[in-house]
Amino acid sequence: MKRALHFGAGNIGRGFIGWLLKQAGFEVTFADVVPDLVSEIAEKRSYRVIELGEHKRVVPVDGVDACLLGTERCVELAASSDWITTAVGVRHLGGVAEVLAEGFRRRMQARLDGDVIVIACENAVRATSELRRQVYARADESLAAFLNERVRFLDAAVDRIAPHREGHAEEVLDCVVESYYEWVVEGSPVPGAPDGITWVADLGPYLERKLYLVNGAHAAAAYLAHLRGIATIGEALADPFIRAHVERFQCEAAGGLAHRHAGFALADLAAYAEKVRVRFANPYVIDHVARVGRDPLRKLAPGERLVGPLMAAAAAGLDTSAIQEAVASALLYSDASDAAAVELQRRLKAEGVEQVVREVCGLEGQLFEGVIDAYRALKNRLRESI
Ligand SMILES: NC(=O)C1=CN([C@@H]2O[C@H](COP(=O)(O)OP(=O)(O)OC[C@H]3O[C@@H](n4cnc5c(N)ncnc54)[C@H](O)[C@@H]3O)[C@@H](O)[C@H]2O)C=CC1
Ligand SMILES: O=P(O)(O)OC[C@H]1O[C@](O)(CO)[C@@H](O)[C@@H]1O
Repeated sequence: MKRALHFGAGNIGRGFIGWLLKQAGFEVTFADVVPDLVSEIAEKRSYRVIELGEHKRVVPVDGVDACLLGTERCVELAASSDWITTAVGVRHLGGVAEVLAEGFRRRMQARLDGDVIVIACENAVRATSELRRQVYARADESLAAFLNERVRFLDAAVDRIAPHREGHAEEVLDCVVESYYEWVVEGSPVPGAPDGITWVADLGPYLERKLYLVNGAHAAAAYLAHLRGIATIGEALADPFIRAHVERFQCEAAGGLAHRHAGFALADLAAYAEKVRVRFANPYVIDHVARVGRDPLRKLAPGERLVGPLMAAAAAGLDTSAIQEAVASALLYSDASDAAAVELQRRLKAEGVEQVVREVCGLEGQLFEGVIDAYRALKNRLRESI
């Protein structure tokens, strides 16, 4: 039986990637850094995926196992697995790379047969390439030669909303997900891969479509909702002002995408965007603004879900006012329990908005001016309560 090691036994790990790998007949082990989570999975050996759509579906996932990151067992599994996947959050890929470098060294020394597939399933642009870079940085010449020959690092885009568990989860390991999912991987199809994967020659357009029209629009909804004192995405989409803002954001972003990628027709992107809004408004899903808005410093970075579409729409010569407002509202996001949001507000206070927009978002010129104006206007409206 083919073996898969998945790093990150969280919502996406259990509720999406681990589940699909299991369905494809893999022997699946999760590696995680939380001892209680690892013990729970190792003891129960199974969990349930609760899919929320028009018809709620409860899918049991049986016969899984778990280990702690960095343990001997984890390294051995890294050496012997056919597929290695991650959903840990992009900033945690270093810890994964450490284990993979050691695991692949052992695989090389043991002369094990077969190629290895590595896919980082993170919300980031080409996260597998980043993981690859970090593994190679730990490899000597002979290991690098082995990696070149035997390990395929494949970039991917993953899309499945895994919201808050409240109201649906009954057991500790239950994971709650929307019924929709999309897993797009760059490369030629790998025999024995999960059925749910879409293989593409160039991931770039798909990655941007998802990052801009799903994650960007989601972030735009969350940040404006936060300013209006709204706690969930469902409530945000029910607010006509926020819904219109999200639609404008998607419209500008779609224009940028269509201009950049000849394969995308504007009408198709509009249909995709509308489907995304329906997913956001799924009445069975309770998704908190704090989850969607988490880590605003990462989300404000160049190429990310806000500044990425801003640049694309601007390059197409389009109106970018909704995206500028979304960037401005992200700058105003505060949450005492979110370290990145606290750091963002600290920097705004200490350095001023101009420096933050220059350094965090990498903006200059007209777009820089536009975001600063939008930020000041939003702040004034906040004083009058928007
Ligand atoms: N929740 C969602 O709707 C979606 C999330 N994503 C992406 O998937 C990734 C994971 O997100 P979630 O599953 O929502 O987060 P989560 O917080 O539920 O799960 C992440 C898991 O990774 C573990 N972890 C952290 N560092 C680790 C390491 N070095 N090695 C092994 N495990 C480690 C954590 O303990 C946690 O169990 C993120 O990059 C996110 O952007 C992508 C698509 C959908
Ligand atoms: O997981 P991140 O990068 O913090 O961003 C949250 C986004 O990711 C998702 O959870 C999945 O794409 C969306 O629901 C949301 O827009």
